[in-house]
Amino acid sequence: MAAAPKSANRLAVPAPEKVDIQGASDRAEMMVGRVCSRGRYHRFEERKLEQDYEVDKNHVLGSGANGQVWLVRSRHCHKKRAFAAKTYRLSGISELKCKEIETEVEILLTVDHPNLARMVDAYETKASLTLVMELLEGGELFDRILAAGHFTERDAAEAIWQMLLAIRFLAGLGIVHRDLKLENWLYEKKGGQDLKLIDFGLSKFWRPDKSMEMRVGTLDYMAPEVLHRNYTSKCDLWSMGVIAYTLLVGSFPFSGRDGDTAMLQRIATGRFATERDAWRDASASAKDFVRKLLTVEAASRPDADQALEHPWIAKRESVARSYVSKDIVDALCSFSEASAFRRACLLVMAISLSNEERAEVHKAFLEIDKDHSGTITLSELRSVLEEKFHIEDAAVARTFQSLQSPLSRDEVINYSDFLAAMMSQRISIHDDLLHAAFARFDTDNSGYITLPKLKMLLGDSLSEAELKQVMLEADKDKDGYISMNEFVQYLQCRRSSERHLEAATCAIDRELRRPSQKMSVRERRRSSVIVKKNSAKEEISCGAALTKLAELCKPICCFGSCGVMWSQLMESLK
Ligand SMILES: Nc1ncnc2c1ncn2[C@@H]1O[C@H](COP(=O)(O)OP(=O)(O)OP(=O)(O)O)[C@@H](O)[C@H]1O
Repeated sequence: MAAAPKSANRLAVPAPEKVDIQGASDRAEMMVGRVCSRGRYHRFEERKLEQDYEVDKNHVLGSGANGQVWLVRSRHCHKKRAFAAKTYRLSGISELKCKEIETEVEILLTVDHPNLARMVDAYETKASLTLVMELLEGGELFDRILAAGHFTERDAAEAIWQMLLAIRFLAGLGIVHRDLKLENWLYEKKGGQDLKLIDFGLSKFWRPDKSMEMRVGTLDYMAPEVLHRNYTSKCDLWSMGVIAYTLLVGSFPFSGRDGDTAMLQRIATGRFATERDAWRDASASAKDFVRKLLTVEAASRPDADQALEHPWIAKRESVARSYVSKDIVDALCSFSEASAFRRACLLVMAISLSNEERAEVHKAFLEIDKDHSGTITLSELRSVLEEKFHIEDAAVARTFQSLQSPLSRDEVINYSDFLAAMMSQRISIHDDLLHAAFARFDTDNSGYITLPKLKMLLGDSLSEAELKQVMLEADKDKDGYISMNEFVQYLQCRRSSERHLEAATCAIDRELRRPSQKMSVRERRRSSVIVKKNSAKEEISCGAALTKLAELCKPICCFGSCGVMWSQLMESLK
């Protein structure tokens, strides 16, 4: 690839505005709920970075205009899982810089998509703000293209598809990135293909009725209308055109040896280099895609939806297999049977999932999300569960309802909610996840969860009475505090009780179904109330099923949560 100076020509936001990081996290909370917002945002030294992470100052992952990005290791994981941390100095900086940071925090707290880097924690002190991000170990797209020369069309289309999914999701939230470039797309794993977008420092919440004027971004990727200071979110699609060209050809479309002024003129008129061999060799469909994105007239340029529908992307060669398997569907359905507290805990745990754990299921999420909005609607869920797995509409609706975030403004399932559901069955809950979840509830790091702490995180999803009930059940020694052990026990017991309950339901279903093939409806009805056993054939009747149920229910009853259910069941069977 013809080398272009990395991050050269980057312009910063110029105008000062009032700063309010607290406001940013409050606004994010309105979008994603308390669990996902307060569970990650720690203010004013109540909780310090050093309490949760070991900072490895010898391990610099990269650097940018804001300084270096370090490797840090979680103190809550046995394996000391690694993350990336970037620190902003807050004291003595301009209001303008603060505004940039504030927007970045708000966006990072709000976004939730497989192709966007995830913020795991943020620590605000009077002097600094540190963002802890998932570690993306595969390096920059920039370095990969530099090493490869250029990509095959298939690889380029696959990479562009992932990027467009992220941009489509951002556009749905009214976010324009304004600095899409090869250096801001990182691979999750070395040698892997999954890409994520980082660095929202120049991003903005944008209203379609108000065009933007600040000339920001990086020159090689900058749309003509940005140069003219009158632009919309379509500027991101121009940058995607530059990226697509660069992946296919191995050099930038507008750069040359004749300097920036000549390059700016070429950008303004949309004259990109077409004499390079790799461009000549590209397919007609790939060229059409790039040309459409590099349309000077922004109104005629496709948006992210339209770009995703372009045949070069929509019909790209990809392995035609379905990722939505029976166990994914089972996990989704059983999530609705878990208690509200358990669901909230799973959501908190979802924040700490590793990339490998997410990778298990993220393709299934993207597959259900047919319109590529980055969220799942009821009709999308219905079309998979009803059509492919013949699950009743009422069960689909119940599942959908249980998956929706309590404060979600739109009737959709977010990526984290989906991940939380996967943890009920598909992703195993290990000690590290339990420890990380406990640490998020234990906001002041005292080693205990109290009612006010529960309220702070769950106050919008559980009532006061429900929270008190959680305390009552989890706080075994009744000292008013839930210790780490009690928390783990409570969740593990719940887990096993739910499993037993499910197994019990299945057993009784099975047994009740068996005689139904031979008996009349009347007899069948009777069989459900008369306990009998055909010893000769060892055929288990409903009575045996009840005995089995009693066995299976034993572990539940010992937590006291099943007493009513069991006695009600016995009563109804008398
Ligand atoms: N999550 C991450 N995992 C691994 N490396 C990362 C991560 N985030 C950032 N980096 C590395 O650190 C570099 C700088 O990060 P980033 O772009 O976020 O910082 P910045 O100071 O805001 O940069 P810029 O100059 O683009 O504004 C990246 O180019 C990348 O190499």
